[in-house]
Amino acid sequence: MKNQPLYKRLGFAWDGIKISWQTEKSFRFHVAATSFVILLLLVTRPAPLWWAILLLTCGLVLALELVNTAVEKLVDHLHPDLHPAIKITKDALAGAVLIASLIAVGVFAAFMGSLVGF
Ligand SMILES: Nc1ncnc2c1ncn2[C@@H]1O[C@H](COP(=O)(O)OP(=O)(O)OP(=O)(O)O)[C@@H](O)[C@H]1O
Repeated sequence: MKNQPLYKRLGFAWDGIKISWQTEKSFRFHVAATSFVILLLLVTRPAPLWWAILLLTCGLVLALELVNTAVEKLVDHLHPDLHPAIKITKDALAGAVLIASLIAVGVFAAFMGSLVGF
């Protein structure tokens, strides 16, 4: 399965995004939030730096959601029973998504502030 053509690797990546969308409510929420931010960027047309910062922060949240899905699926498959190490793994992943989300909310608040001249 190594060194597949680019179009196949893109298909695998798309499959990963699709499975997260289908199984993770939190991922769907963050996709909706990102879509809203992109819409707002298109409407308000701010300086390019705002596009970069907002897209980077939203992208970070979505990427961490995908990592979260990947590790959760793997550990649940390898060890379906309860285990303290799995608790730490899942809680740490949830913490990573939470930190990235809080940063995204902070950046969004700063952007809204800049729109009203704050
Ligand atoms: N196998 C396990 N062993 C120990 N604790 C677990 C295990 N599975 C889940 N937990 C605990 O329950 C919490 C919720 O687990 P769950 O698998 O529902 O993930 P989640 O955080 O709801 O993820 P998501 O909402 O992203 O699907 C985890 O954060 C962890 O504290």
